[in-house]
Amino acid sequence: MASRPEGVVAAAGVRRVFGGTTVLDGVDLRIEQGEVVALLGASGSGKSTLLRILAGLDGEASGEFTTSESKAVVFQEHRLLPWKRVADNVALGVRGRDAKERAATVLDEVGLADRGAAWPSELSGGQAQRVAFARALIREPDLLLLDEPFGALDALTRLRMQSLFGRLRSKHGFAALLVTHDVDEALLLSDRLLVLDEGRIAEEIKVDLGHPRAVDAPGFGDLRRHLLGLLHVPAGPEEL
Ligand SMILES: Nc1ncnc2c1ncn2[C@@H]1O[C@H](COP(=O)(O)OP(=O)(O)OP(=O)(O)O)[C@@H](O)[C@H]1O
Repeated sequence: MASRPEGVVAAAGVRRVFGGTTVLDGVDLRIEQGEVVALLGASGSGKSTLLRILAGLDGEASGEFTTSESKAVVFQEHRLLPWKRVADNVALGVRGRDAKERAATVLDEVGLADRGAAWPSELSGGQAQRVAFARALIREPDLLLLDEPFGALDALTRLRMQSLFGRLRSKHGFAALLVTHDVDEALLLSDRLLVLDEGRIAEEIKVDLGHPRAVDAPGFGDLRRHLLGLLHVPAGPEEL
């Protein structure tokens, strides 16, 4: 096993082949306690595949990897059970007499203190995603594995959720692997950024911009241009 003294993820030489096609071809990755790492890469580069492997949802990968036992996953879709009320979705599988109280606390933290009795179908997309975060946080995980968690939201809701993520992070101190297509989101939320290409981590960039940060922080634009270049995306309309 890859050694993981104090880190929450240690992976070395992770490989995954689907029907003769090599999607991951020797991924090395380490995430420290409390560190937020964004994973970028072209569509089909294997980001979700890597996240699923680390989440323990894919038993077919080879290589060495170990993660903290205390982890939770949030996907692009909320995956709430439609027949359970919001608070019961959050408390699902949590044992102990204080489960209800803890569900109320985390719902309050995500700004939904008054929606515990609602059904998932009564929530907006953004609210449902807030519940998905509450459900992840109720167990106080060391590690969040996030697969485009804001990807299905409209632009304004997305900005609000990014800011909520920052607040939750300062309060709970979790580490996270954040799969995203959004370069600004990666730069706003992460301490370090990885670019997956041809089955490997092709680039690693430290994001030394401080917290909280905004898109007009000094240095943001330079990093953004650098990253768009790596991803072969034009930085603006003049380059199209
Ligand atoms: N269960 C599967 N069976 C066969 N091929 C798969 C399976 N899961 C993923 N793949 C293939 O692996 C490659 C990587 O997929 P993956 O979803 O990990 O990419 P991604 O970088 O997350 O893409 P996107 O950004 O579009 O979500 C794709 O070519 C995909 O078709």
